[in-house]
Amino acid sequence: MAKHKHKHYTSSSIRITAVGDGGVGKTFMLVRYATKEIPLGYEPTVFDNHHCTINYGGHEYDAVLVDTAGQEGFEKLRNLSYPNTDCFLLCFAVDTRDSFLNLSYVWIKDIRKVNKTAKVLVIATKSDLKEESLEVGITEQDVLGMVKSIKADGYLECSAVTKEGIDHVFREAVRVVVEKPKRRRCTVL
Ligand SMILES: Nc1nc2c(ncn2[C@@H]2O[C@H](COP(=O)(O)OP(=O)(O)OP(=O)(O)O)[C@@H](O)[C@H]2O)c(=O)[nH]1
Repeated sequence: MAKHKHKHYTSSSIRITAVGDGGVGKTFMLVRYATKEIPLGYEPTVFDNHHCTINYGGHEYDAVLVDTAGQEGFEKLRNLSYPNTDCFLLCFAVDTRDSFLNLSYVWIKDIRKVNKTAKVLVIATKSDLKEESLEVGITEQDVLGMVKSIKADGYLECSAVTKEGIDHVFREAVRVVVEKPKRRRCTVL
């Protein structure tokens, strides 16, 4: 397989893995990016690994998009996906407070047990429902505080329904993997 060479990064493909509570929209986000279609019904299980190329900075990078199942009982399956991941997309839905809280309580710990070095982007999914995030008590200050406390490499919002922000999520995932950070600090995007 052709190798990418970009500044500080050389690899055969970039593995991007979505994690977060069941129902936050991980599968929808991945399917929307990979196929440009909005998936129809609720998909409780996982989307097959999807191989694609992502353009960043004038280079084409091979990437593998990996879905995980957020429900309890799928721990073993999730742990298989974690070790080779280059960038985790830690997803919460803007209309579900528990999914937001669980990024700190559950998901960052879950991935760091297995993978201490991968990049982490916090993704607020279902951004078309953003008005509801205030009703459920998730403020921008809360989100930025959490992003900092879990030492994430960035924060983005997207909607699989409107497609807003979807392409940006995957470009940023490549960027944080291939670009060497100038300083060791959290970047809020
Ligand atoms: N309004 C809105 N609803 C969405 C969006 N993305 C997903 N949904 C809804 O959320 C439901 C769950 O989405 P999934 O993508 O299956 O969630 P998941 O995180 O993969 O769930 P698990 O597979 O259980 O871990 C879908 O059936 C959609 O109805 C979005 O961007 N906006």
